[in-house]
Amino acid sequence: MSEAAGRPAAPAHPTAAAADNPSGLLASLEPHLREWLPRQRWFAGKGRPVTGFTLDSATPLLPGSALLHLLVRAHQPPADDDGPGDRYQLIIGTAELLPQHLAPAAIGTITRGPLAGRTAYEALQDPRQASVLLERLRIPGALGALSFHRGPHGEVPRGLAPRPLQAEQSNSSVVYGDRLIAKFFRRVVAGTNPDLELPLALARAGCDRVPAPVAWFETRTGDMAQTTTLGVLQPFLKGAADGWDLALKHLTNEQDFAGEARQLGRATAEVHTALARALPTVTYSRAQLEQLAGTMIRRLESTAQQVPALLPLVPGLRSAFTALHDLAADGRVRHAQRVHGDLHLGQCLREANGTWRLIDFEGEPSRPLAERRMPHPPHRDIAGMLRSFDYAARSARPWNAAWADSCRSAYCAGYAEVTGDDPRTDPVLLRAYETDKAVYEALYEARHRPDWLPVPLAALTRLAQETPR
Ligand SMILES: Nc1ncnc2c1ncn2[C@@H]1O[C@H](COP(=O)(O)OP(=O)(O)O)[C@@H](O)[C@H]1O
Ligand SMILES: O=P(O)(O)O[C@H]1O[C@H](CO)[C@@H](O[C@H]2O[C@H](CO)[C@@H](O)[C@H](O)[C@H]2O)[C@H](O)[C@H]1O
Repeated sequence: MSEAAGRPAAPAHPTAAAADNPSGLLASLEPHLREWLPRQRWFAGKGRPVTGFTLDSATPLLPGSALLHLLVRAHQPPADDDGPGDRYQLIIGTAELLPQHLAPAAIGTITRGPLAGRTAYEALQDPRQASVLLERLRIPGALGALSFHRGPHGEVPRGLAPRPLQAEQSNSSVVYGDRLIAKFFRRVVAGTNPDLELPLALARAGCDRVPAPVAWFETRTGDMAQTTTLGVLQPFLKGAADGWDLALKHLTNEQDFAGEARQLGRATAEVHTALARALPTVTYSRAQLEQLAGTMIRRLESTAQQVPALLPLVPGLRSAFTALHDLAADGRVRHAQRVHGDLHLGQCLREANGTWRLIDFEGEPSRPLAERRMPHPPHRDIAGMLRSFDYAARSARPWNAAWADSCRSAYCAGYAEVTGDDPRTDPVLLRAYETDKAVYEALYEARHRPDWLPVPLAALTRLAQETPR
């Protein structure tokens, strides 16, 4: 017998042992997760307690390291009584002694199993652990339930210093060396995320208004027969100003923003034109317009049940959608195409040279993926931006209606300069999309930022009083 064969095997890292027994691991984390998960901004099931979890997959991200990738389903009856519960991506580190600077990232101390005594924490907040993820994204290949991919655009240099973004987000992002930014989707739905699909299609079409994905990773576990996107790495636009911050700065200084709004209109139009070239478009039939109106009416009614302040506005708002339904008879041909789906000032970044770029093509995160991937008339995104100028103007004191009006009209004019098609020439369609967006915002704010609810409510009050043309 050789010396090596007789030597006892080195003990596996306790995290690796825990990954060998995933259910035991989840059971030991469960009490902490129940309390921690609902506190996260990206948690989608706000207002309903989490009663338990099911583990879909557990993957150690580095052999022998204390870094685990988990996909878990959170159960929240009664809403998901007959469903599987929302699925979340968690990237968890464990440490015997959590350093002071990571205290806010703590999830809880594990009390049983091979990790007993260690503290579980949110690993994206830990630069050492976030570096492991970059290294994984650098090298394509399979790892447990995960697979890592590289695209044809851009490089992934080694050893870039990670910095987690502290912004209030629907997902979680880490900036690497001010060169790349990785977004980790939190609520994971089966299928390709449009935030990978559309930027890849745009890059292939040669449109540089959107940062091209450099690498991404996916899974195919549990009931997710389809390839499911978990994260995307793209170039970081260093020094770029966020459109929302910039708009607020202009408002505070009583500065006109119409010039920027016009450029934003041009940028949106270029992206729409490229998307229409790169991906299939359809002609919206009369039946589809009627169906769209029906969907918007149902959304209004269900939102009013959840946001009672909307109830008195329902009849007026419904008129925007019945007008859309009746519009179907006007015989005008309307095209539908893939769109951004949740366009607002915060999704627009202005580089130092004045070029506007668009990010975050995920669509409205609470809508089902199949719905988010459906083609729409471009008016949908345009309406999103018009709402955003109104949001900015209403969050400034005093409310600056003239500022919003000049931005809204400059934006549409900029759009028309590129496409030759002014969105204002289809006012019923535009009003319906704007109303639908404001209804979505009312629910979003009620769930996530109740203090902001008056902003969409004020717009809905105005929209409810507008007479359909
Ligand atoms: N390519 C990028 N370059 C610079 N900053 C970016 C880039 N992508 C995202 N960001 C910053 O990260 C924030 C969150 O990104 P976003 O894609 O909107 O995430 P989420 O889906 O979580 O809302 C943005 O508001 C922006 O400030
Ligand atoms: O950027 P996300 O994908 O997380 O989008 C969600 O959050 C947005 C707020 O951060 C929300 O946007 C709403 O508020 C903005 C101001 O903060 C405003 O500019 C937008 O017009 C308004 O819709 C977005 O709706 C939501 O999906």
